[in-house]
Amino acid sequence: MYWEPESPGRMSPLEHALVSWLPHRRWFAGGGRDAHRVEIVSATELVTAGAARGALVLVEVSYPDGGRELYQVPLGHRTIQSSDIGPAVIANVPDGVVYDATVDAALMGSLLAMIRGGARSGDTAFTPEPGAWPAGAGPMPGRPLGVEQSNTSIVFGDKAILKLFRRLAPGVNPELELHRAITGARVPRLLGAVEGSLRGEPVTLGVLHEFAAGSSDGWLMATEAVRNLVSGVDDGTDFVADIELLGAAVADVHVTLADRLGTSTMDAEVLADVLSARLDRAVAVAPALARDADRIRAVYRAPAAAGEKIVTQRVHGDLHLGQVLRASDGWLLTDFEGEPAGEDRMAAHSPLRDVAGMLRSFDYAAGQVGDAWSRYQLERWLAQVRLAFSAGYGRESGVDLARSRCVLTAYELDKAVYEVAYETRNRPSWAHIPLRAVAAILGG
Ligand SMILES: Nc1ncnc2c1ncn2[C@@H]1O[C@H](COP(=O)(O)OP(=O)(O)O)[C@@H](O)[C@H]1O
Ligand SMILES: O=P(O)(O)O[C@H]1O[C@H](CO)[C@@H](O[C@H]2O[C@H](CO)[C@@H](O)[C@H](O)[C@H]2O)[C@H](O)[C@H]1O
Repeated sequence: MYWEPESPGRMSPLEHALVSWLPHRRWFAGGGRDAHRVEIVSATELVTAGAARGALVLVEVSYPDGGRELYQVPLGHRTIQSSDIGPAVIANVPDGVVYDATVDAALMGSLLAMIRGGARSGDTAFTPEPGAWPAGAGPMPGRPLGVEQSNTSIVFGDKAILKLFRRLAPGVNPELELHRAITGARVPRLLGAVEGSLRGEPVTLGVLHEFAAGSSDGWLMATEAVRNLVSGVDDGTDFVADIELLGAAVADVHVTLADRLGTSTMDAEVLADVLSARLDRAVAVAPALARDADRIRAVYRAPAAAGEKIVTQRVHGDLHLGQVLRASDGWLLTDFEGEPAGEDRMAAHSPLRDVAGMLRSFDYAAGQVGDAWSRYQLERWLAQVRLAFSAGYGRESGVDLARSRCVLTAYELDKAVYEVAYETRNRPSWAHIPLRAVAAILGG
């Protein structure tokens, strides 16, 4: 088949086609660089579905500056092109087309069946979680979720959602590792996984979760609450009550992570160094931060100066309102991969890092609105939201966030600095939101 790896050397026509196709994908990281070479390094065949053949294909992308990245590109092949795969076609080949298989409902159904059945193909294991799938459940076609994502998620009926990781890093993805550890906490139930191996190292290709049907995502809820507040539709108190429950859900996940994976301590000097190194990376992307760098570092050093001991554990690492779902029976936390760039993804941190992420997210939701009267109203609302979140967090964990002000502020500032770099790279017209937060923290 066209996706079989060949000995490295000249690129095949399919590899050439991937060089042009990859940079236009939302999930392609690349850092603004164009791929100059693509090499197919492995291909795991899927069970054939109807007229199509498919495979989970791993490719190595090389850049002119010598950088390399690994990606997963599930591919399908059909002899006849049909309308459902039109925009997903990657290459015309002598006997048909090769396309992005994530749009192929039947091939995705066959991938699900392989997970449910515990299939194995070469080095790739398709693993159901024990007890997750009753025997005899019928076939289920899958459709892409269709939202802007760093990865690609496929939904099966209203039952399951499979996240296929796009950019791959060696090792077990924290999304899988942490979900396996915290079954029962406020996270969607884990139903299975696809795990491969690459050059002798494990690599997680996909995770399958229970689909939270009818849930809404926290970002949509918060931005709607902000709109309703400023247009006078309501006073925002219902949302504030919901945020108390969100605080409790985040605390529940933290307590479970600490119970199951343990805690440790970190010297506050080390925290200052870790955050300063992140600042250096952010300044390289967003030079506007440079003029405040000394004052920012002073905030990072404040916990050490105050003699704080920092308790660390595994945390979410990139918690924001877009990562939480309000389901009928409460909030669920999703996407435990950490920050997209993968910086210190595996490191333990204070759980205050996640708290800070969420507090920053409330500020982002309020930051959508600009005029002076609305800002006044929103500042008051933000104070209530922060208080409600802290109350819920404290109720569930016993941690009084008011006593951790100094460390929490350092993490909030770190998150705002990260966001300035993130927005500069991805959405420059949003950069004013975190820049205003940096100024407010430094001035406050
Ligand atoms: N278990 C689930 N049930 C319903 N929707 C989900 C579930 N898990 C994730 N989602 C939705 O899928 C989308 C992408 O998920 P996410 O884990 O953030 O992917 P990515 O890593 O690509 O950013 C989000 O909009 C999220 O709300
Ligand atoms: O969801 P991802 O893991 O891809 O997270 C990245 O993208 C987020 C934006 O989608 C970014 O979040 C920032 O913008 C959000 C609003 O769109 C806001 O709620 C967050 O508070 C803010 O940090 C996240 O930082 C980035 O890692």
